[in-house]
Amino acid sequence: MSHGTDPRPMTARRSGPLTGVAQVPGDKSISHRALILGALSVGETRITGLLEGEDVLDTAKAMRAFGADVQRTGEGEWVVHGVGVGGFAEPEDVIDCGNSGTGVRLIMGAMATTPITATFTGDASLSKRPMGRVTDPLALFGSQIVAREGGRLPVTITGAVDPVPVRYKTPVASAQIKSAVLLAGLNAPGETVVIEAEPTRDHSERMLAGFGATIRTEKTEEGHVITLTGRPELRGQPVAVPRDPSSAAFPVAAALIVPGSEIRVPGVSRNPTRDGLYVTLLEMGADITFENPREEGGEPVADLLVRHGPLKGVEVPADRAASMIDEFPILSVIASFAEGRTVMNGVAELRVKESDRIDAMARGLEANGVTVVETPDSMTVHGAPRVPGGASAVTHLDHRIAMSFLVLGLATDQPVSVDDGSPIMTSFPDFIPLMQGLGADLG
Ligand SMILES: O=C(O)C1=C[C@@H](OP(=O)(O)O)[C@@H](O)[C@H](O)C1
Ligand SMILES: C=C(OP(=O)(O)O)C(=O)O
Repeated sequence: MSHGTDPRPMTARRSGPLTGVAQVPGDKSISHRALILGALSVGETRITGLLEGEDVLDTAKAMRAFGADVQRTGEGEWVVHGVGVGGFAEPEDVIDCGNSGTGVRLIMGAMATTPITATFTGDASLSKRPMGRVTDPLALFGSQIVAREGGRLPVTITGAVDPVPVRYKTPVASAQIKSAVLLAGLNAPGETVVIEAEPTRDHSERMLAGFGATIRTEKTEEGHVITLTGRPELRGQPVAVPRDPSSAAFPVAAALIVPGSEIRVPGVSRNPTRDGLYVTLLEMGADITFENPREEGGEPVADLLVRHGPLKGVEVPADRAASMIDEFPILSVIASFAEGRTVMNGVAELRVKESDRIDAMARGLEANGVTVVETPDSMTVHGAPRVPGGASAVTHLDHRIAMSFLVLGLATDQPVSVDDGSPIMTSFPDFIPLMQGLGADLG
């Protein structure tokens, strides 16, 4: 789905203490993968807690276009009857993945070793993002790819007739590249190997194993080596999607910066490959307790209790970046209220997300009275007890930029606006009512 044609300006104002329970939505990464693996399986995949944001709904639509039966049976409850590995049908129309990098890159991988042709497109944001990082390794399987200059969308892929397995070392830390190669490897005979220097989110590996694939991860001197045996029969599974730590970050941040706040955020995934923000916040002195740790749907989860309190700036090491890659915009907001400077290292990947997130955060924070210093791959925020606010931020079709500046405005002296809040629907459709329910003055 596309945004930008009907922008929705929004404003956040300084709020009283936030209190209550924030039931954040299902994990976006796991939701995409549940639909895609359900579609590549035989039998029934019953999903509960699916994120019904636009990114994931676009993936559901795409899975139908490739021949899977995908039905919504209740709130967050979906049933998929798949076509099996190698069973994708050729879609009759262009596949529009809207704003979703995960959707388009994983689906390209999932079809690249089946002899059908599909054309992928997306909105103005997605059409600027690099796809060569995925289409280059997919070509190694024997698929044929035509893209716009710079490897941009629209991209047309004709899947390999006789796919060969691939051994691929990812040039940047990216779970999307890793997952695209693994999904392509499903329909290649023999072992497909992905090597990553730094571990990235491991939802694909966990879920592939859960659906019956043979997959192993070893730590060697080359890095994390993931080996998948091709041509498994994937069998449909029940999938209970845990709540998204990347979405939880927004109410958590709001509670940390609005004086007097105390909130609970139940059932949030604590997968160590997604945990970097929470590790960082504890280092900053944040008052967060992880209660009732348990396992749900193959993922570690806990209930978060978050209280406002003093925070101090920290240096975030580059090797933590992958485990919190989507949380740097909101960390930069939290850092604006911390004592001293917060340095975020190794974050060049932020420049190729839904927007150039370093640039978007630096410009918007500066406009609201925060000092930010950027380099090509780092961002430093100078915190202060009071942040003036009073300006509008440009969101560039980026949900995380929109939500970050709306959280900022809950604790600034003057209101903070965003030019367009509509992209929030891609990942956190209930963001505004959920935040209002905690006592936040925004909308
Ligand atoms: O695999 C995934 O589900 C995701 C991987 C990350 O992207 P990269 O692989 O580009 O780092 C992340 O930014 C995105 O929101 C979700
Ligand atoms: C980068 C993100 O998503 P995607 O790459 O799927 O568009 C995100 O949700 O922050």
